[in-house]
Amino acid sequence: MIKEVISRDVFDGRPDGFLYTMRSFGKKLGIVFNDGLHWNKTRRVALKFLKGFGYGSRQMELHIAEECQALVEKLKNTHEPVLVNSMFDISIINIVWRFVAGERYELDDERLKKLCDLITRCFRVADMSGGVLTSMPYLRHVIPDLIGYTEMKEVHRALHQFLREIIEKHKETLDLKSPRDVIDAFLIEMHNNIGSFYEEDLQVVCLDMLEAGVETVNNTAVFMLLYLVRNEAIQRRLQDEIDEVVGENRAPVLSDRKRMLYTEAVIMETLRLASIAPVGIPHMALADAKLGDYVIPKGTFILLALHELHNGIHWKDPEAFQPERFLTREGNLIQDEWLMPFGSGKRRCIGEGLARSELFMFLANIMQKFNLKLPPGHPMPSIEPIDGLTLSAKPFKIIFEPRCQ
Ligand code: HEM
Repeated sequence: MIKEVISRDVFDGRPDGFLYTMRSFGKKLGIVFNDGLHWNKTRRVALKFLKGFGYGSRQMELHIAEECQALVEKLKNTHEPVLVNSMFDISIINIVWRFVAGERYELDDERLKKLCDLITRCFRVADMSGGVLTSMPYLRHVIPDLIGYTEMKEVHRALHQFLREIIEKHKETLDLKSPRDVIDAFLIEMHNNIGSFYEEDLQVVCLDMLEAGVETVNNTAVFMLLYLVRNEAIQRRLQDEIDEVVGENRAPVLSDRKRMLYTEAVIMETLRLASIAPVGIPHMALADAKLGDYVIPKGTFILLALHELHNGIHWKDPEAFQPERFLTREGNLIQDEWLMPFGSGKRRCIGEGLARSELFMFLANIMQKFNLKLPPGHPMPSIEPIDGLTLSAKPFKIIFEPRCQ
């Protein structure tokens, strides 16, 4: 049924409840929570511009590699246990933001850190069903703090302020003949083709890239560290593969992936077990439609049970972290159709390629240089997630012990 929902146009809508539209000026704008012709056009044009600036190409790999190097350097110079839960946030923003806004921030940039904390908070106070704010939006006038309204409003006020400043800076220095990034490209499109997009559209596309692109990859990467710190044998096997394919004298590159199938299997197993988008992003029926034996009335929200799909009856010992389940006896990768962490069909995640590349490069670079250890006396961190728009790991610390190769 999940496959049927994501492959039929009639289920390609997105809900327009209060929670989903309060981040976009009360309207359906941008990519994630938009639908119909406007969604189609925004998604298509945003992807065209992203690709125009190197998204999905060698340029993207260079940005990822640069961020990995900065992260590894930072870890080398850190001699205490590291609280890892938002460890990748700024590196991930930097990678996306090179395309969108042409900017890079230092890994200890205070404003960016605050912004990332805001995004994390906003992902914790709500869930994808839309919560009370969508079913009873009037309660925001009665108990705004209790139902997360105050927090959501504050977070989005700060995020929009940040984006407005960036867009204003772009407008001041715009050269219509030579766009520098996606924001420039949208501004030029708006100038040449009046009415095609408005500044609100651009602001929500930028917000989509920040919100959909950062928490998702960060939380998955953090779960990956969590599973590895709990399992030294898997760390050793990863390091054996890295040592054999990459060695110690150069950094891993994306083209190593095809010879590092155990590393790929660790990433797939992380995506399965963590399932950080437990119900995907809600779809909505655009007309009355039949689904199996059910009649789904127009306007019904549909949540995809991805966590259940990834952790249910199909899998042997689903609660165990076993990368081997994705490898044949000969060591080749098994593509299992029950694993679809990025969705599929017309609404599939636009960041899948980027996310998979980031996860590979973070993992390979970190494991090439460090052993992951728990600080003495610290209990084994729990794999039990914190609920929210995406699932995240409970706070835990790791010692990144430099490897003697
Ligand atoms: C591990 C990381 C990620 C996971 C697990 C993930 C998962 C998903 C899922 C399940 C969907 C919904 C598919 C559907 O509605 O059927 C989605 C949509 C989306 N994702 Fe991701 N995502 C990740 C990373 C990213 C990144 C890095 C970006 C951007 C740079 C991104 C941008 C988007 C956007 C814009 C959509 C909305 C697409 C649409 O509605 O047309 N995601 N993602």
